[in-house]
Amino acid sequence: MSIVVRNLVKSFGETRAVNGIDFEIPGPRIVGLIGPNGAGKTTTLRMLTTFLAPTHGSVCIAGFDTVDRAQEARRQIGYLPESTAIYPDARVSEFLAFRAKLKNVPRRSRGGEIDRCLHACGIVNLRQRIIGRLSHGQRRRVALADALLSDPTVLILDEPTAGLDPLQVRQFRGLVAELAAEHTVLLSTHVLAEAQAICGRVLVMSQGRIVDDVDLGTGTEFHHCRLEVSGTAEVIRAALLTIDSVIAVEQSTSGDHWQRFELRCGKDHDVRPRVAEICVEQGWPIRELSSSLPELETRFVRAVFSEPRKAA
Ligand SMILES: Nc1ncnc2c1ncn2[C@@H]1O[C@H](COP(=O)(O)OP(=O)(O)OP(=O)(O)O)[C@@H](O)[C@H]1O
Repeated sequence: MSIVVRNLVKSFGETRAVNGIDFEIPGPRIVGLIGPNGAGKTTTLRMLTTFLAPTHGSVCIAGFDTVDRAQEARRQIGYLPESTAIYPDARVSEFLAFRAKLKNVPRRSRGGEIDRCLHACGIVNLRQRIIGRLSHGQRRRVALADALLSDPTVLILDEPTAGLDPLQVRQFRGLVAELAAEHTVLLSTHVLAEAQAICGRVLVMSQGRIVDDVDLGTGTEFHHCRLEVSGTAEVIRAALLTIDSVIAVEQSTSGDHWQRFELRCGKDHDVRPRVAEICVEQGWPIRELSSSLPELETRFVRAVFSEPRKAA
């Protein structure tokens, strides 16, 4: 088992940042931790990486308790914090050599290990560059190379793509997906599309608790479609349900005369042409008809907003 978390609690004075969470991650795959601001994601990751001691409960990383066997646990973890303070005046190679030494990579294998991590992160060409003169995206890759030193079992990435441009985001996601072949990756993100794109499973946090645990599998079990249309909700719903491959129709919001529907359809069935046909036949104006990623979004909104709000 790569990560086992049991009844984990962290209090800061009166604030219960993490309020009794449990989960297990058995082996290599990407698991996302999502939740609104202040949900407790960073605090959870900081406990997992041994930077914070739990108030109650326990974390085991690759079989090592993060309190009783903190050093061994730490060796199994590569951590990419949300903001990385890496030495701006150092060259990439100097920085990684320093970090490898701190991580007790034996002197004779240090060069090879640094090469491996530079290669894995696609930054062999940056080896002699001064860190302070790199772009934000390049610096994130250097920080990821640091996290990979000494080949940890578990990679913990806090908002790994924050501040990257769209191209860098794509490249970084690709890189993380490759790393997940051999590492257990737990990453926090605010971006649902990111979780949907690369995670096999997503833990939804709200107010210090895990309020949903979504197995996205291959993400291809269902096809989803979003429709915003004007007309009588019940009539539209009934018409949509007559389409063969439509499994479920959910009315997610309705404002003025516009009705919004999420359709869940059988795998490989794009129902948009048939939906458009029906709307045209019935004379229902369409404002949106798109292929969507609602499963996670709908579950996220439902899980987070069905939580009772704390009194202010
Ligand atoms: N060192 C600290 N001292 C006091 N309160 C803290 C501390 N660290 C976090 N908190 C509080 O714990 C709660 C959870 O914070 P945390 O940073 O874990 O949330 P988050 O989900 O990572 O949020 P964000 O998405 O905004 O980064 C917040 O209410 C925060 O104010």
